[in-house]
Amino acid sequence: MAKTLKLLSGEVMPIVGLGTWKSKPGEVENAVKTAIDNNYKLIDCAYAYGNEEEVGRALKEKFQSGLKRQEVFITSKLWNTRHHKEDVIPSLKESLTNLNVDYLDLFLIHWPTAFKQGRENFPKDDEGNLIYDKVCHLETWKQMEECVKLGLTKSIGVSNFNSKQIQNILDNCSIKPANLQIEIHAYFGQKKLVDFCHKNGITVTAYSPLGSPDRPWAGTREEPILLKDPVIEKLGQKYSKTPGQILLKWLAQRNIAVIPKSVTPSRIQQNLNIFDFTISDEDVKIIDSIDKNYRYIAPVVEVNGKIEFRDGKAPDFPFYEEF
Ligand SMILES: NC(=O)C1=CN([C@@H]2O[C@H](COP(=O)(O)OP(=O)(O)OC[C@H]3O[C@@H](n4cnc5c(N)ncnc54)[C@H](OP(=O)(O)O)[C@@H]3O)[C@@H](O)[C@H]2O)C=CC1
Ligand SMILES: CC(=O)C(C)=O
Repeated sequence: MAKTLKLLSGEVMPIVGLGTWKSKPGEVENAVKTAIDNNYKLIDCAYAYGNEEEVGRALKEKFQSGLKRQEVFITSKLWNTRHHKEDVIPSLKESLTNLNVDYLDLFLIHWPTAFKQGRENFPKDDEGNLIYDKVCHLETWKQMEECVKLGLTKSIGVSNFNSKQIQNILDNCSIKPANLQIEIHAYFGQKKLVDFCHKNGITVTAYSPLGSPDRPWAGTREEPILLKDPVIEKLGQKYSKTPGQILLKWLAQRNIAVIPKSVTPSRIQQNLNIFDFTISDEDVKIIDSIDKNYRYIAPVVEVNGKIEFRDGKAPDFPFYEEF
């Protein structure tokens, strides 16, 4: 099985990387160092995670002790408050400073929805409601393209966009998106959106591939626990692998990159150790069959007894389309 994906930009992206959302400042530096020591070649970051500086400290130390910049693939993301054209390049430059590098490998628009412009990551009105904005995706994308032309990033892409939003960019761009980062795991296989991307030459990265058990709102309502699914546990025993490794391998075998987050050295090691076995076609089908079309990363609220997306009325909200 390939350990890398070829991007439309001509660049090569590792198929396994380290996620950094929720990794606390005191922990993320060690997590990144442990990952690099264990041969990770991809670190997934975002301005909004608030920990890029600590990731940058780990990278700086590793560069000083011999790691070459081209040996590590670094992704970061443009936050929702920075979609206006004048904000895109400065925002990328801010991430470069934080991360102690002079270019990114991949820069993604984090979400299709824009928030009110400014330094507040989650701008809210007096009643505590998020303040949205409407910025044309093509305005933002043009500046993403400028980032490539200026050598600030090798590749560009999007995250959390649906197929219609991606098609709009494809129809109006000079540089196509190289990657889509979305939630995908065995309870939320996203087959149609993955097929759409692959047909268009766009590589796909699965976020929350383990079901994001430490998502901030976990436990606020009853939700299925992916890592404890009996089918996955049983296959773990069959292949002498952990449930996490089965979940990651199932994705990688579909040519989908995975970015599991961990700050635990033993898990960081085990999450990369998925290249010495193959899940049989029969077992792949068994994993396919546990799909529940279940999203973990879209907090919901109950309105008049009905479950709705919390941000469902936001402009450009992506998740009402079929895919
Ligand atoms: N573009 C976007 O909008 C989004 C991007 N992302 C990106 O994707 C990354 C991964 O997604 P995330 O939501 O963090 O969730 P994951 O599915 O990666 O789950 C992370 C959790 O699983 C635990 N864990 C890690 N490895 C194992 C293992 N082998 N066995 C059991 N438990 C394990 C971690 O614990 P511990 O750390 O304690 O070891 C942590 O609690 C993010 O960190 C971020 O980089 C995520 C969400 C949205
Ligand atoms: C983790 C993340 O990237 C979110 C929720 O946007």
